[in-house]
Amino acid sequence: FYNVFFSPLRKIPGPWYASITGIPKLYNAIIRRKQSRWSHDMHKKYGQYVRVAPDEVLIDDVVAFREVHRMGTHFLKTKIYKFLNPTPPGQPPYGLFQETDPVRHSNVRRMVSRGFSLGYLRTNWEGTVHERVKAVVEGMKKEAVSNHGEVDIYKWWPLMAGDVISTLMFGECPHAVEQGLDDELIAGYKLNDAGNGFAYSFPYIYHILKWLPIPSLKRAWAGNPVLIERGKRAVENSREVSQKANIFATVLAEAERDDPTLSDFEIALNAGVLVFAGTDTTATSLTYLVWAVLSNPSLMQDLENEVAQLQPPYTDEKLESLPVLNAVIKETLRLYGAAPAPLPRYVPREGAVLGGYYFPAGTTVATQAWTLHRNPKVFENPEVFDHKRWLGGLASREEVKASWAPYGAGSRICIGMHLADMELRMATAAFFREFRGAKLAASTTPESMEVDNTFLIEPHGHACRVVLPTK
Ligand code: HEM
Repeated sequence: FYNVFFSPLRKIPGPWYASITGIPKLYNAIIRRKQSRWSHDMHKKYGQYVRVAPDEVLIDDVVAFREVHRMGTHFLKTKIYKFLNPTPPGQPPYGLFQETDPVRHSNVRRMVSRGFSLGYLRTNWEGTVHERVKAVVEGMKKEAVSNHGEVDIYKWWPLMAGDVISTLMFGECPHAVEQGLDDELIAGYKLNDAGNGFAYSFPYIYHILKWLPIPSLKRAWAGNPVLIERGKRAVENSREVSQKANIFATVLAEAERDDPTLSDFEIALNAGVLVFAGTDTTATSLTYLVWAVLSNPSLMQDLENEVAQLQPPYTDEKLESLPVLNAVIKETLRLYGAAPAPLPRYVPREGAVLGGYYFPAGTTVATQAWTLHRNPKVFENPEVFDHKRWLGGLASREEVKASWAPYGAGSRICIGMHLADMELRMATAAFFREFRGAKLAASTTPESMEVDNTFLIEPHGHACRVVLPTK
């Protein structure tokens, strides 16, 4: 009754049901897996501010976006993040991505970010990225020879990205490129996601069911013990000064001078969380990049010519100077950044005024990169993949900088963005050097590549087959 007639949010446009229920929003996000597209359509229909649930508003306003996501913001991640943790539903400690408390978050972030600066990555891990990119190209080549040239790049890129981030986290490479993914770990992720997602969506039912002695339910709500167990290798290798030293060795060495430090459990937990955050993200954007380039023959030729000029061994720094390569990456992140969905935040205790509307404390507000990146006033013909838009001075225009958010923004911006960029540069260069004249397979169509998403995007057809030259 309050939500329909008295809430200050009643003044915000939106579908008629929004003051009563958020079920249509959940249906479009979770069942139809069209979260970003649906939210974007809501903006087209109702404007920059749209109420989509009794206590939730979508925002397409760059001023509000910058306010909500600035450094030191009081708009904190909502509790849904805690349910994406590999511990039992809602149970601390939380990983870097999931922590909602700003003080605890910034303590861990300060330590871990030492391992993710571009300079540090280039000095210590560029060789690993090079080597894994080489391995994945070899793997694709071999499969192409035995399969009439056809390979599924959507299957291959996660193997590479998973090997890279696991090596950084654990100090050891799992060699997924050579051996395939760790099925036990994937099953662990899925069960944890399903169990915690259910607990979040139906808390009352969860609090009753969790007391029942049903082994399958107990397993679903046990967090992700496989991941925590694997994470222990990260703890062991963080004590190593030898070849097996990982990013946490740096973090801990530095942390000894500061206080506080990371507990063993937090290292194991964060190692797992970062592997999870750093695998499908980079891999999916890379998949869309290759698809977009192969869909455009003249772009493909320009890119192939540019990377063919490279003299091996070339560095990541050298790749950063290639205009077409970097324009293609920018355009991919604009349209196919892996995490373009609404990022939910709570309005702080003091309430807030955004876009002239008053928001009471506790309202969920969410901005999404999908919509910020498709603003026709900032990006002409926004739905068209046109790398040339980046070849002039577009990236330095103020309105572009303000709307640019493939990696989020402010204090919760992606910690792995330099690593992701490096992998995108190296993998793209290697692919288009090795596989000149690659084509899309007949099964790869605009329909099969249509973007589905709840949080991370994926192609509707769960595959992206290409035909590689085999001579
Ligand atoms: C193209 C690749 C990637 C994209 C598009 C991407 C995107 C994002 C976005 C949008 C966020 C903000 C989420 C939010 O505010 O709710 C984020 C956070 C995060 N990302 Fe990435 N990411 C990518 C690659 C990676 C990699 C390689 C790693 C591994 C290190 C990583 C680790 C994280 C972590 C740990 C956070 C949480 C940071 C914090 O809250 O302090 N991501 N990412």
